[in-house]
Amino acid sequence: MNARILDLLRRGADELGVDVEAKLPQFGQLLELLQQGNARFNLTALKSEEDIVLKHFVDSLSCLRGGYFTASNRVLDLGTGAGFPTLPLALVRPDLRFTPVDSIRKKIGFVAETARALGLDHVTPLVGRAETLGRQTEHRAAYDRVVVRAVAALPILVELALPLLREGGLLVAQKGPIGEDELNAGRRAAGELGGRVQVVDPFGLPLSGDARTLVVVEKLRPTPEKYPRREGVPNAQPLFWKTK
Ligand SMILES: C[S@@+](CC[C@H](N)C(=O)[O-])C[C@H]1O[C@@H](n2cnc3c(N)ncnc32)[C@H](O)[C@@H]1O
Repeated sequence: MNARILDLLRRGADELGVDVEAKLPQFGQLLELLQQGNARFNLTALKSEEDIVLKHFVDSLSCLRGGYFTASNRVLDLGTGAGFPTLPLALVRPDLRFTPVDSIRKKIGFVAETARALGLDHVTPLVGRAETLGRQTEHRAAYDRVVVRAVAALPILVELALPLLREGGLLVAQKGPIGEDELNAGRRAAGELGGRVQVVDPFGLPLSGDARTLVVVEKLRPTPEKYPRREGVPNAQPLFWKTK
């Protein structure tokens, strides 16, 4: 990573109150591994160093806004893709235990290789669909936090995530700007699944100012047995949400 890109990462993280200083070499290594991964197979649409640092690394670190993660939390990253937000979060939060999940084996293969190369022993990648994991005793109600970035509309996320959370656990969803309709559907879905939307926190990403919203949903009661519905149904027929 050249000095200008390093400085972007440092300033972006600084604005979020996250100290990356000791981890700069590992962030540099992560950047190289992503670029190599992109050359092998199309892992992420972002190719320039500046875009990767601002729109993947700093953007992922923004999930720490508000301080919703506490030491030793088991954190499931739903739809991690090439490892976001897990990999940047795991670099700065060795006190958390991460399970990045994706239905695409190739992506999880990359996340596992990268976590190994970076020495991130507290990251345990898993191939699977959230609908299926949410019905397995090993995973249902097993996590303290579900974190998610850029996967689906809020009512879909709520159906996929709440079954995986223990009571008192939190879904921390990092989204772009969110409209009233989506938010209302998300609130109703949360009620149906045993939770409640506790926080809606709009903010601008450091340096770029891009609009983001952190939505936090708390699980208050056990999720009814009928949820999540079978694979693909939460997306095809989102709860309380009319797709066009
Ligand atoms: C747009 S990508 C976002 C990846 C990453 N979170 C990021 O911010 O760069 C969405 C990812 O979610 C995965 N995904 C979508 N629905 C899923 C589900 N029900 N279970 C597991 N993975 C899912 C897809 O395979 C895809 O890799």
